[in-house]
Amino acid sequence: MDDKTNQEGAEQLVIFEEKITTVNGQVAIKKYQRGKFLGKGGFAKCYEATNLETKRVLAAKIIVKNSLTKNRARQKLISEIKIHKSLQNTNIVQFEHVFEDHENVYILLELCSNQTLNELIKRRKRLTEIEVQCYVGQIINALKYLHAQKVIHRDLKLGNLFLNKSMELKLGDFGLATKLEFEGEKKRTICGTPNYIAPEVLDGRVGHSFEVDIWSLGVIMYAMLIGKPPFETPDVKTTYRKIKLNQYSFPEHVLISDPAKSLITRILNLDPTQRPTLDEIMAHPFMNTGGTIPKTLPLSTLACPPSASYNKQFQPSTNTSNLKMSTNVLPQRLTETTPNNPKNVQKQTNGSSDRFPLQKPSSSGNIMDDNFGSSGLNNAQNVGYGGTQRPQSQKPNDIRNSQSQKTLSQPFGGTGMQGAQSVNNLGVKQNQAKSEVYVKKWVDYSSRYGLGYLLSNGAIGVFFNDSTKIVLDTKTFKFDYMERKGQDRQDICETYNLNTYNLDIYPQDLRKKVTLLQHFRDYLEPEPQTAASEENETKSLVYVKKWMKTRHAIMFRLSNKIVQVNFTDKTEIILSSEHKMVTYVNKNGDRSHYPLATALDSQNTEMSKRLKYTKEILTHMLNSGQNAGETNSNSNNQRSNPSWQNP
Ligand SMILES: Nc1ncnc2c1ncn2[C@@H]1O[C@H](COP(=O)(O)OP(=O)(O)OP(=O)(O)O)[C@@H](O)[C@H]1O
Repeated sequence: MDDKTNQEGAEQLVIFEEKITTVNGQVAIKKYQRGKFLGKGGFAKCYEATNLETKRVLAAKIIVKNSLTKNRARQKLISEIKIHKSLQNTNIVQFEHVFEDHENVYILLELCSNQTLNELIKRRKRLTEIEVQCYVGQIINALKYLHAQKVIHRDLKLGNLFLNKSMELKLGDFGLATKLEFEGEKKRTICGTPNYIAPEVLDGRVGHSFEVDIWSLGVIMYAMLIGKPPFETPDVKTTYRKIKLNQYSFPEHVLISDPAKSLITRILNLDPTQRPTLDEIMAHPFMNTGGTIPKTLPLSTLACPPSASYNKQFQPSTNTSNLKMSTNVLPQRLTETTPNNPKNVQKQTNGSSDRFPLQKPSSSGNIMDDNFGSSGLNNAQNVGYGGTQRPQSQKPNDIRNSQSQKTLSQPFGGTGMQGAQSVNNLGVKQNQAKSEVYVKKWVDYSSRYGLGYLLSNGAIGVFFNDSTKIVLDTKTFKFDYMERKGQDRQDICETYNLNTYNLDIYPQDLRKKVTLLQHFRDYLEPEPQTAASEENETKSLVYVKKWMKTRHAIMFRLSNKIVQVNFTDKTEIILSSEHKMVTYVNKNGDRSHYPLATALDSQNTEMSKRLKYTKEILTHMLNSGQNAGETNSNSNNQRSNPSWQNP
């Protein structure tokens, strides 16, 4: 390196050269002018460097060869170069070139002139949620690519997340990265940066894999929102102890949203197999907001938070046609910072995951034939998920949810006397039937825990395999827990406030159930609820008292005396014994309301067939000595029940 200094010793002009010997023995020289000092790492000093021929400005990481005397240090650098060189992704610092002279090794990289998220957090203290969503989205993009290449970064931290001049996030520093040689390989080297290191790395016996990057992402998220990493202490040993015990908390003085806390808590799980996958993180309500996420942030955010008017453009639209789609078509949109570009909408599909819950919705194969009762019924295995699920070919507007459901205006099948009944009275009943709470979405995870469901009023509930029930009001964050007690085995209800971060306040047997409730909630993704009214505060919550499944349908009995049957072809029957009304939802999601007395004889053969089937199930239950809708809800029993025939 040709280092010319002036009399004061200040750097004036430093040129470094790459000598390239061509095949015919000629030597070509590429010259770079060293520029601004960018920073210093364990081995390297980093400067801006201008290619004097092309005038392109890059970052040059310069490593003095004398610092590489130990074989281990040399091997580490070789591995870093080998891995980094092989990568190419928008959110990864681009490796440009490497060469050496007698003194140094020069690694030329894409220049990231806006420093790292470490400097940003130091300057700003902490970031707003929209900024965190934007950065997390980009980190996940980098990690998805990296993990697909079988590379684990192993040193994810704020200081390795760079920002280029356009504010794009770039993951850098592959000094600790490793490439897996075979599927399922576990690494045992203890490495990483203390605050960000995953517990399984510290416990070197078990080995570690891709999940260590997910853990570090959780630490990064926390640090961005709170201003410091969750396990930070003045000494490393204490930090390690806290990591191993998963000892951290959310300080009360920093306001962060419930979804943000929930996602961090899910990620910072000591058990790597229980951490969400990258796809699951993207599908989590914190990332899947129903609104849009900026693709990059304005330069002004280097100094101060984005303005309220800036944030507003990314908030969920109140237009019902923009409401959330079904869970397998995520409405996750990454938008350019110039948000007047509604075309830039990117739909992402939920990656297949074998994590929680195991049973994913299926968009085909469970639609019954038009000819109800024909062979199509045998494809009904996936009835465990329903409610809002629609075939993928349908437009989002066709996806049924409470806002978009259509009510037909010719609901009364009968004529004559029934038709002449007091129309007002029917109208009132119809309205009452319309406002009844029903099951909107569910997931059958009874192979392990129970049935989770989302009600039309936004509440989330779980019917556990031990027949206890829990239901959470997502407006007030109060939940009811029902246990059968006493000789008459009646449900006894206790009401609690939801506190995810201190489960110790609950009785022992409730702790795991509260955690499971959160998992079901994350999965079922209720719409954000408006502030609680006093009425909601005091009323006991509607919940699923019983449920059962046949090959053709799933049936719920709710505490508001509703019996709901959802058929595998997406039709639904909702019986309200209180209002003596039947609601029928056809395959297109159209809802019609009928007085119970006339519904069975209705001209609507599709409906009356299904109603008869519903009656048969209820009769069967009564004949077998059980009350309507009070069959044992254990799914194994249901599956082994051979008596259910096609209606
Ligand atoms: N592509 C880049 N663009 C701009 N600045 C960079 C770039 N890469 C590195 N730097 C700066 O150089 C500093 C040192 O780089 P780096 O951390 O990669 O070196 P290192 O010796 O590998 O460090 P570590 O000890 O963390 O492994 C960084 O902290 C950052 O300030």
